[in-house]
Amino acid sequence: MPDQLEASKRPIILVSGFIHDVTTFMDEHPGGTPLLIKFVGGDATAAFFGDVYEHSNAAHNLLAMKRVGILHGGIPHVLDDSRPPSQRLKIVRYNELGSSSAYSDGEAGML
Ligand code: HEM
Repeated sequence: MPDQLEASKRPIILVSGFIHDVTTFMDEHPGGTPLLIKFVGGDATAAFFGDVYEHSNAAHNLLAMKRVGILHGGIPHVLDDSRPPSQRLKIVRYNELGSSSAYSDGEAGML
């Protein structure tokens, strides 16, 4: 379904417009699991780029390997207060992108 609330099913985190699945990384993050959980379903761009911790090149490479999608529209549903943070990113498959509105309302497409 196009409006599947993916973040409620698996831990996905947005960084720099890319959606990352951190399922296999939750228990391995050197910065701890709680910091990751805090950003599941949300945008961790600033945190990842120095707001919380300035990650190494190795961490950037690791992050890139976890990409599962891109965010259309560039912003998550941050203004939709009715959604819990863990459900603010929506993922749709390319073949489900029927209308142009999918590109402007923060929905995402699978890579
Ligand atoms: C989601 C993808 C993330 C990946 C792949 C990742 C990866 C890593 C890696 C490899 C390190 C080891 C140090 C380094 O190489 O830079 C690290 C450390 C750290 N990360 Fe992340 N990180 C992620 C997200 C985050 C987020 C969202 C936060 C903060 C909200 C965060 C906070 C930290 C902190 C504080 C450390 C330092 C731990 C210490 O040395 O005490 N990370 N991370």
